[in-house]
Amino acid sequence: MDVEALRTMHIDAIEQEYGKRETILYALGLGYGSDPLDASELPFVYEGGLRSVPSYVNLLCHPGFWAQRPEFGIDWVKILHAEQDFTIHQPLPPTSRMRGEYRVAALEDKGAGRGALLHQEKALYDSASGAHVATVRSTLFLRGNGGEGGFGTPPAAAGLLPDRAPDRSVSIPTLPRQALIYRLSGDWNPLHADPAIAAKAGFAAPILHGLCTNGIACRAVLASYCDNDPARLTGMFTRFSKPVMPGETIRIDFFEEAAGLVMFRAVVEERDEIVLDRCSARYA
Ligand SMILES: CCCCCCC[C@@H](O)CC(=O)SCCNC(=O)CCNC(=O)[C@H](O)C(C)(C)COP(=O)(O)OP(=O)(O)OC[C@H]1O[C@@H](n2cnc3c(N)ncnc32)[C@H](O)[C@@H]1OP(=O)(O)O
Repeated sequence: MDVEALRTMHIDAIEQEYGKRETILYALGLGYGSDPLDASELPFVYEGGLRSVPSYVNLLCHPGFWAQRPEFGIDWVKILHAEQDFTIHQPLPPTSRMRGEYRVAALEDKGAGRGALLHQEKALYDSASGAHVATVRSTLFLRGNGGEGGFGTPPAAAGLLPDRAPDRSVSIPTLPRQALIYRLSGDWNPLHADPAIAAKAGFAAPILHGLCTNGIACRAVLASYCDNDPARLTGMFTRFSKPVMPGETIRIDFFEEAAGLVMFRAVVEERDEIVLDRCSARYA
């Protein structure tokens, strides 16, 4: 891996316009609309009073799967999404044009054979007003690298969940084709679609995007703590601890820690395995 190329990497600001089609497609990728009689979530998939799921900031103005580019020497097939954090400064409009300023913030070397963590940051601005809409931090686990050095200061590790029964749980099923719908919103990594690439990465089948699970968690937070009003969600952190397979049911366990702060984990019900851990959401 060329650590110096990563440290000095520059990506020009990215402009992205999105309309009702993109906003609705993203929500469909998270499974919204699965109950035609449930009017509470309809505004996320219907143009009458359309609302944006706040976690869409994760995808907007993203430079794409650049880690595949050969000049960085990253073993890209082995990349897994490790953490995702977003802070909303202004509610995300259901249609708009955004500008994203993106940088690689740090490379955390775990040692030869143990991998490396690549920390990225994106600032999202409304193109017309210049208002700062969101700050997004994203960490990739480079399983096929490590022992080659690092740079920058990684973010502090997230705290453990309380050791007690959850205050509330919500189960959300996914479809076997969930990843194939979700990828249309912008993450074209073949790991989530092509069985041959999934096998090279060590999986029996294509796995679900981390950011799809993240968006499903966001959906559960909105329904459980924000009355499905996206303007009330101010931030969310997730750590991806195990892969999710499309078609599995994700149960989100919530721990109410303080006014406006809920911690949570996600468990795949079929395997009773924790797939998101040490997570938190902030809301007003
Ligand atoms: C829009 C365009 C977007 C572009 C993005 C493109 C990428 C996406 O397409 C890719 C995906 O979505 S992949 C799907 C989602 N992610 C996953 O499924 C990963 C799930 N996690 C794992 O499998 C393991 O945690 C695993 C494998 C990550 C680590 O497990 P282990 O190897 O067993 O690690 P372990 O021995 O437990 O710990 C080693 C050190 O690493 C730290 N660590 C572990 N998991 C971490 C995580 N998830 N985040 C941050 N740090 C983590 C441990 O703390 C430990 O550190 P230390 O040695 O310092 O104590």
